[in-house]
Amino acid sequence: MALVKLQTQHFRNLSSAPVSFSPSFNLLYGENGSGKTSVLEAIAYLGLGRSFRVSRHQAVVSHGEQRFTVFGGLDRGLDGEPGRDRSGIAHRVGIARDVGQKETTLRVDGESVRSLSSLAMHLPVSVIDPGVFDIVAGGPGKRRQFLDWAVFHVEPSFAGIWQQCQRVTSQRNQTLRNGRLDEALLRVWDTQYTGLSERISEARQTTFDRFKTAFETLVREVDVGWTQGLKLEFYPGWDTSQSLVDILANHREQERRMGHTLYGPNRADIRLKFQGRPVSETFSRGQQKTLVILMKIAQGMVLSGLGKQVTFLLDDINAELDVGHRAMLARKLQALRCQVFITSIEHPEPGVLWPAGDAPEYRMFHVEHGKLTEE
Ligand SMILES: Nc1ncnc2c1ncn2[C@@H]1O[C@H](COP(=O)(O)OP(=O)(O)OP(=O)(O)O)[C@@H](O)[C@H]1O
Repeated sequence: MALVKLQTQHFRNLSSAPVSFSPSFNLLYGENGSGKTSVLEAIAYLGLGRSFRVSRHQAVVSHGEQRFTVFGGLDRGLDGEPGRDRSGIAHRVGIARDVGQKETTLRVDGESVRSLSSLAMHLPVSVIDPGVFDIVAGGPGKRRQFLDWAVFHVEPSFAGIWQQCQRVTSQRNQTLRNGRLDEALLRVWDTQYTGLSERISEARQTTFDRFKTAFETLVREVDVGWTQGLKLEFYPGWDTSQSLVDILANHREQERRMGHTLYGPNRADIRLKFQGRPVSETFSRGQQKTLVILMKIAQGMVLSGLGKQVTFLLDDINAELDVGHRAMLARKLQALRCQVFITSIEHPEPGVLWPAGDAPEYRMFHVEHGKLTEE
């Protein structure tokens, strides 16, 4: 499904006028501070339940307001094609946040829903912005987030298991921090914790395998040369040659001293190595960026293989990627029939991204003082 209608209220500097988008490409341009990123952030709220730029909801509510809302209209998706009408709205989704009351309201097709996953499953949103390169350059947390996004869209029940595991981990940590260790209680938490950890790990491994296959196919197609010797490996967060129960039992003292759980899904990672060494140490910045872009496309391939359309938000990538990489990205996303939003300061030149006569359907918008005008 693609986001074909957007309306916001009290969201940063955005005007509350409804806007219609293309289910294919949308090119947004405007001066610094005009509101381009704010549009993408509003879309991110529908697909991720949060901004990709700031962690506090407070930061996106228009100055002087208490509550923002974002409504979206989704079309019928790729199944609606070919020949069938894609213009109609199949689902209506909405999110509102009252920052005074600290209350979030979620709606799908007019009904209130409680869990964010019920909203997010309708619109898989993938962000490529200057911060995305931390997937390779940063710590394991960024890579877990990257993998879990795909796991959730492959297997939506993952969100519930993950939340349960977070709760049990926190209770287990409290027990570890208690002055006198309650071994019997800890064993109860261990049983629950290891069961959930194994389920999380299986789901991650299944999605990772799909991702790796897609990545290898992509790398053969684009033939960037330096990918020979590149190895992607899923690390579940513990040494699987031993059972997690045994590992926990053998590291009681260490975990008690640290006061928290040291083995399990919160330590998982996608290990990226080139000739046996971490790519963050060996690849140039340019190579790291290309790698991240290829990983993002491969994720799109996984979802599109399951008949799901991904909405890609490309914020300010002109500064990060050269023309060749931008064109490669645009052509691959076109081939996957993703929905794409691209922001830029300069007036976009579609001829730079696509060869003459090969451009996808696109709509172009000028953003000024939070208002979008279609050209
Ligand atoms: N909570 C808020 N309420 C109202 N306006 C805000 C709020 N937060 C930020 N703004 C303003 O919204 C405007 C749009 O910001 P945004 O980041 O979307 O611009 P942009 O077009 O992406 O700019 P750039 O090209 O510099 O990245 C800015 O002028 C900013 O100061």
